[in-house]
Amino acid sequence: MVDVARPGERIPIASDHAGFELKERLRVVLGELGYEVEDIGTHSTASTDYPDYAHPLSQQVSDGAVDRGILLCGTGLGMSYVANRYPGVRAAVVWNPEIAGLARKHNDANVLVLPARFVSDEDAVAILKTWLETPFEGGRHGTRVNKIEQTNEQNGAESPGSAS
Ligand SMILES: O=C[C@H](O)[C@H](O)[C@H](O)COP(=O)(O)O
Repeated sequence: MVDVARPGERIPIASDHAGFELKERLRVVLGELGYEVEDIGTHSTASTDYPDYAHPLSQQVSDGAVDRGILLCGTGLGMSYVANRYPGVRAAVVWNPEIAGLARKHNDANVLVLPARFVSDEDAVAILKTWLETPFEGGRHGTRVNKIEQTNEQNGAESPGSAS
C-alpha cells in the first residue's frame, strides 16, 4: 500500500517527446507543491522512444527506491505497458480527476501515466494533485490489489473454458 505523498518526497518524472511540454509544466507544479522532482528526461521535443524513460523510472518504483512516479507520452499507453511489467508497479493511465481519485482509492496506483496529447494542462494539474493527495481505501480493494501479481494457479481460478 502506498501512502499519500508528502512534501519533500522525491518523485521521478519522465516523458517522451510527446509528453515533454506537459512534463515541463508538471515539474514546476511539483516543485511549487514542495516535492523533490527527479527529471529522468526527455529534455526536448526531439523524437525519442518511450521505453528508454519508462524503464528507469519503473525500476525505481519496483525496487522501493521511491514510492511513486509520473510518466507521460502521447496516449499514455506505451509508458503504461512498460511500467506494468515491473513487479509492484501499478501504473494507471488517467485522463480526468475523478479517475485519478479512483486510481488511488481502488487501485493504489503508484505510477501516474498521463496521455499528454489528450489532456489539457489544467486537467493534468488537477489530475496530478488528486493522485498525490488521495489515499488508498484498502478493504475489498486491498484484497484485489493483493491478487494482481498472483499466478492463475495461486489465484485458484479455473482454466478458461473448463466445464463444471
Ligand atoms: O504509446 C506511445 C505514445 O503515445 C507515443 O508518445 C507516441 O506513439 C509517439 O508518436 P510519434 O512518434 O508519432 O510522435
